[in-house]
Amino acid sequence: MTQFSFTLSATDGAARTGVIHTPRGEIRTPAFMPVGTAATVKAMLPESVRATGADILLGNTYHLMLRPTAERIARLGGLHKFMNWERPILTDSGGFQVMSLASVRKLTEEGVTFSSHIDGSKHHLSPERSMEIQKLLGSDIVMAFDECPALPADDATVAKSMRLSMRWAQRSRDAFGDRPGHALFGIMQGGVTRDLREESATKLKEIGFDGYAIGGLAVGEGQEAMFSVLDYAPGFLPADKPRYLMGVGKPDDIVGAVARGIDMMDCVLPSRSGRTGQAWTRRGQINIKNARHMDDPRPLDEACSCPACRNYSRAYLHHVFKAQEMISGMLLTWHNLHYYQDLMAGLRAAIAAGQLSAFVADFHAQRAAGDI
Ligand SMILES: CNc1nc2c(CCc3ccc(C(F)(F)F)cc3)c3[nH]c(N)nc(=O)c3cc2[nH]1
Ligand SMILES: [Zn+2]
Repeated sequence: MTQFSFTLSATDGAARTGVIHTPRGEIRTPAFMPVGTAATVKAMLPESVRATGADILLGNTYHLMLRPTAERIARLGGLHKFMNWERPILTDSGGFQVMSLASVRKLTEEGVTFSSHIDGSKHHLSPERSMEIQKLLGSDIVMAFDECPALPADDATVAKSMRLSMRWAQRSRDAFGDRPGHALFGIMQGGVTRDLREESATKLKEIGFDGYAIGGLAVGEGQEAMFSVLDYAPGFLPADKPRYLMGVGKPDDIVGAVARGIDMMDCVLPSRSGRTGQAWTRRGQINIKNARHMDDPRPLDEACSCPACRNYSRAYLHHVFKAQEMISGMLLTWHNLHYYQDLMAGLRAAIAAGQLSAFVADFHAQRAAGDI
C-alpha cells in the first residue's frame, strides 16, 4: 500500500518535475488541479476531466460543509464515491472562502464564525473543525486552516495575520493526527514582504508538513508582484516536498511559476472563463461570442486534440454560445482544461529534457497579441 511520497525526477534551473505517489494514484508534477468546488467540475463528467489529463481534483471544505454537509458525504461513503472520482482529491481548508464568500464573519484566535451565503445559517470553522470536515470528506491532501489577508494591507496587518495562520498551522497539525496515506500541507503567508515570508516558512518547517503551499497570492497583487515573491519564496521551502501555489492562474502565470520552482497549481479560470465563451489556446485567447467567428469553419486550435477541436468549428461554437445551449459551456470547458493539461505536459517534458528556457521562449513567441 503506497503511502504518500514525492519523487523528483529532473530539474532545470529552479524548475522541477516528478511524481507524487498516493494510495489513490500518481500525480505528475508540475500539475494543474481542476477546481471541483461543490463536488463537481462544472459542466464536466469526471471521466471527461480524466480524459483532459488531470491526475487530481480540488474540493472545498467551505462549500461542502454548507451543502450537503460533510457528515452526509461521510455517511454516503466519502467525497470520492459521492462524486465518482476515485483518483486523488485535495481539499482547501475553508478559511479563504469564508473571507471571500460568507457574510457577517467574526474572526477570533479560536476560529471564524460566519453566515452561509446560501441560506444565512450560522457556521463555525477552526483548525480543528476544518481537519474534522476534511477527514469526513476523505480527501487525500488536506490543507491547514489559514487566514488569507485581503490586499492592500500594511506590513503590520500582514504580519499579525501570518502569525495567526502559523498558530493555526500548529493546531491543524495537532488535530490532523497520524493518517497514513493522507497528507497535510502547510500554507505560507506573509504578503509580498520577504522577511515575513521567510518567518512563515521557518515556522512551517519547524512544525513539519508533507507539502507546502504558498498562499496569500493571486489576490489582486498583479503578476509582477507575484513573480517577485516567487523569485525567493519557493527557495525557503524544503526541496524534497511538493510546493503548491494556490489560485494560479493564467497560462503565462503558470509558466512563470513553474520556472520559479512551483509543483502544483489550481485555478477556476479555464472552467469559469470557458462557460463565458473564453477559449485559451497556444496562440492566445479567443472570445468565441465575437461575430467574426460566425462563418469560421476552422477549429479553435488546429493543434488541439480535444473533442471541441476535433469535431466542431468556431462557427458552431459561436452559434451554441449565442443560442445559450448547454453544450457551449461543456465544449469550451473541456477545451480549456485540455489545453491547460497539454501545457503542463509540455512543461514536464521540457524540464525532463533540460529544455525549459526554449519551451518558455516558444510559449511566448506563439501568443499573438489580442484575439486570434
Ligand atoms: C484565486 N486566488 C487565490 N485562491 C486562493 C486560495 C483558494 C484556492 C482554492 C482551493 C480550492 C478551491 C475549490 F473550490 F476547488 F475547492 C478553490 C480555490 C487560497 N486558499 C487558502 N487556504 N489560503 C490562501 O492563502 C489562498 C490564496 C488564494 N489565492
Ligand atoms: Zn481543443
